[in-house]
Amino acid sequence: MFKRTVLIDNTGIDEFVLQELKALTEELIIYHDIPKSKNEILLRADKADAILVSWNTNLSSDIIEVLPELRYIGMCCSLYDEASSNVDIITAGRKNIVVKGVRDYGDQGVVEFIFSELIRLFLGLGNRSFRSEAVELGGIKFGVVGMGSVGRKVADAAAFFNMEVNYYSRTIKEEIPYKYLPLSELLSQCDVISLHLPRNTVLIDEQGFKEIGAGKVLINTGLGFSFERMAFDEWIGQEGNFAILDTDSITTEFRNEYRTLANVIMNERVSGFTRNARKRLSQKVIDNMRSYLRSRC
Ligand SMILES: NC(=O)C1=CN([C@@H]2O[C@H](COP(=O)(O)OP(=O)(O)OC[C@H]3O[C@@H](n4cnc5c(N)ncnc54)[C@H](OP(=O)(O)O)[C@@H]3O)[C@@H](O)[C@H]2O)C=CC1
Ligand SMILES: O=C(O)C(=O)CO
Repeated sequence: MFKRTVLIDNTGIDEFVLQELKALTEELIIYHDIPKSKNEILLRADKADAILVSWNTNLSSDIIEVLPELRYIGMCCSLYDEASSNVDIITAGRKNIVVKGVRDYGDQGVVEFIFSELIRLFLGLGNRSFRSEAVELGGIKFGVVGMGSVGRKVADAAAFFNMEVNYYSRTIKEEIPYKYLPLSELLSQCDVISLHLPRNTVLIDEQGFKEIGAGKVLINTGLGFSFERMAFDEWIGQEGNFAILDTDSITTEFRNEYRTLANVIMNERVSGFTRNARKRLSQKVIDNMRSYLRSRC
């Protein structure tokens, strides 16, 4: 059993598994907002042996170093690798703190967001239109960059709409029924390019935007941009280009800058963070805690 478990920010999981959580820990402290400073994180985490954290709060090395009781960090978000994590995995490992994350919980909302916006754009149903006349998605070339959990579901949805689906990923995947293209070919050939990469994976630079060219749609729903910001600014300024961006990819500063531009479509909330996703997330977070406690028996 844990001694003090702290839900350090808006993890989104509490109400679904409250009873189960209480059974795993002597004391449970729940916060619902994002701590504004390192000091606030430290105050909240005081004497915790277990911390649950969303993707919004950085548990950096200097924080982990000064929490002597800490032995478990449950990430209430994706954990891909050290480089893309908001928890310093290396410091945690050095201090024998176990870090567990979850996968495949928020994908469906992302798929629904992307296709609701794409359909509106292509059919010209809102205040913007991809072409001067309505066009169907069928036959349009769709490129997925990052064929992981979200990328696969987005690809399948595109195929459902009879789009011509291609993908680029770090590895070619035998089980994927879509055509693999090297990145530069995918960028130049596809009309719609959808980025589904881990946080901090920036693959599209100035040259990449040149390859994309004009009259295209770029989608980013991952954590942070998978493209270089300055190169994007120039590309989106060109006639006929559109971007569809989820909240978890943009900063407030970016939103303010692009608020009035009709060709930048921005979600007002994180698309994958639905009630259904929070339920799936809650179960996975609890399963991770249980498996950690079992392993220590
Ligand atoms: N907006 C939202 O609500 C949500 C957003 N997300 C975000 O979406 C993104 C994708 O999540 P998810 O699909 O679960 O992640 P996965 O880890 O399942 O997939 C990521 C994919 O990216 C590929 N990849 C990683 N690095 C590179 C690289 N350098 N070059 C090419 N391909 C690379 C990997 O390829 P390979 O398999 O070949 O190694 C992998 O297939 C993340 O940023 C995640 O945080 C997730 C859920 C909800
Ligand atoms: O958990 C994740 O990876 C997310 O991107 C949540 O939006």
